[in-house]
Amino acid sequence: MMGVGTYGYTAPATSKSGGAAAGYDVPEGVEIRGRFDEEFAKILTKEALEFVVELQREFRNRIKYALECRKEAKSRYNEGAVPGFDPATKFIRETNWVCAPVPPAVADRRVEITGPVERKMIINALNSGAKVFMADFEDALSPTWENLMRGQVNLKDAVDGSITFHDKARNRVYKLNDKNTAKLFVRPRGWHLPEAHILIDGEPATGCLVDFGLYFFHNYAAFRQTQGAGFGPFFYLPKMENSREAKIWNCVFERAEKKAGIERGSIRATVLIETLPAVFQMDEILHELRDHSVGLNCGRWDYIFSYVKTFQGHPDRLLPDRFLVGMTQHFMRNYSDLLIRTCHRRGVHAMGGMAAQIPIRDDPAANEAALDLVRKDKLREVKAGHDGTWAAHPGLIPACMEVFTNNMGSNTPNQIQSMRREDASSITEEDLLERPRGVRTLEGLRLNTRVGIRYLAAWLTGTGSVPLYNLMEDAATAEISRVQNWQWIKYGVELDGDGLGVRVGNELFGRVVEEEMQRIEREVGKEKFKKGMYKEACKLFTMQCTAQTLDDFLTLDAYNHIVMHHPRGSSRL
Ligand SMILES: CC(=O)SCCNC(=O)CCNC(=O)[C@H](O)C(C)(C)COP(=O)(O)OP(=O)(O)OC[C@H]1O[C@@H](n2cnc3c(N)ncnc32)[C@H](O)[C@@H]1OP(=O)(O)O
Ligand SMILES: O=CC(=O)O
Ligand SMILES: [Mg+2]
Repeated sequence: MMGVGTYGYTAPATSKSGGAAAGYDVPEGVEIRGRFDEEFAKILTKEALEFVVELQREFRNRIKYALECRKEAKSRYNEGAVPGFDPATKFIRETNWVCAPVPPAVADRRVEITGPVERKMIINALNSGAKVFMADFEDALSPTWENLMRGQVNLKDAVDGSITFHDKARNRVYKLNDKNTAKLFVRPRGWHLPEAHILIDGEPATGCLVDFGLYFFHNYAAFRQTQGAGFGPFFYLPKMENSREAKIWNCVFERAEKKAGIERGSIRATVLIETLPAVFQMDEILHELRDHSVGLNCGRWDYIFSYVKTFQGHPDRLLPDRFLVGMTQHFMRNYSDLLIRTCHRRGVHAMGGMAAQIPIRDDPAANEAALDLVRKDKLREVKAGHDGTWAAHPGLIPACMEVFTNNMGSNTPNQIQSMRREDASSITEEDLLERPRGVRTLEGLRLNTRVGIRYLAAWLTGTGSVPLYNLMEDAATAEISRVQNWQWIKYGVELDGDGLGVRVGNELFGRVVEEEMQRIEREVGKEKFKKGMYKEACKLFTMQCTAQTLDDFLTLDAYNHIVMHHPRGSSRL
């Protein structure tokens, strides 16, 4: 058992010697470089940190190897290769096997709301009427020390039911409904992100092991009682590229279950298929996680980002304007269809993705048009066979729920048995790789630039999801803006959609940046512009768009700007 004081091994007597921060009681080899806070100390207990350390020590070499393999695959793609199905794992794709049965608590996932692990939003999301709430340490969160630690505090309070929030300005108190709250899934960061405020044996911890480890340690027992009906906790796993990465997660889960003394297969996870290489590994990923799986999800925004990233060395596969790359493009439709077929064949949920539209409060006609786009997207998903979908905002839940309920057949919590999609077995590698069609415009370049800079400015000040031009923007959507600009500049593409016949290059991009910064200043106002991080964001974004080689992630370089180390021995501010 763990989390209740009887956990595993005894820390060495010198346990304080490893930590620089006097306020946190840390195990040997651990140094906390983030601000001390009494609330955070309830999360960063010695026992919880010991669990994270165990995970880090056991899995760090495998994680490093998996990230090296990503680099090796990237070199191959840069030299002209394209991703495809792996002949070595044909038997996994072609034999009949199924994942462990879906836990009854999450059989019905028609609508899932997502959002950062922010206190008020957690309460609103759990009360929203959605079946599931995915609490996000990833695309929707800027991983500052404060956000991460407060997020852990918030989730602990949410799981034990005590979470409240007092909005002083509106004198409104938020608390959880007595019943019918959404089931909680937690999305840790991707494998690539370090946690620079926690050093283990002198190296930054792996971000996702910190997110997973702390959350699991503090919440597994209460969660299984109150939410999971004997199962759980539940997770979403982002940005994987290969089943070897899923295998690591499976081992992490087994390790956690063993330590906690809970049944193997208690923890369940839905993997986001949101990289191009991963679409060729869906069976393999489910197979690795077959005792811990509860489906796959179409992470459409990162998937588009990954298409550009994977084909960064392929000038014959450039993207059209961002808004033209939707789910009806051939490669996107086939990705969603194959995901449905794969999941249903293996007995688990095939989750749809996020429509970017959000409610538009001050314009009823525009609001109705946005809702209509969401409804159409959800209708396409449910008819294709998805078992549920994502909503970015509580205001979208009734519309999404109605579409799924009306089109899924009555008395059935999902379509796992009824929508086998055998027709999708004929989907080929070419179908999954087909270049998206459409034109490129100067307005497309401008919009990417404006959105990229505005998003990054928010991220640098601690906000990871923002409404911009009536759409939800997060790290995944911002990545599309960045890599698309990079691609267009790198290959000097012709803007063929507005009759200008101009080619994109550094000079044109420089002018666009200057003009869009002026526009941003007008839009947000001089004062906010001056106080905000727009200039820093502009510098970072411009550097990344014009770099000779494409950075793997926007947030890796940007992360250096939000790390706030607290000096050795003086962790109390
Ligand atoms: C590509 C991907 O990975 S998608 C998944 C990751 N992205 C996300 O999760 C984005 C989630 N959505 C959001 O963060 C927000 O909806 C935004 C930033 C897009 C818009 O936020 P806002 O402009 O603040 O929304 P708005 O002002 O309309 O909010 C109205 C109310 O709804 C709440 N709300 C809005 N979105 C959410 C949400 N996702 N979860 C819970 N509550 C929410 C607000 O807290 C607010 O509550 P209040 O009335 O009690 O004060
Ligand atoms: O995480 C979801 C995505 O679309 O990216
Ligand atoms: Mg994503």
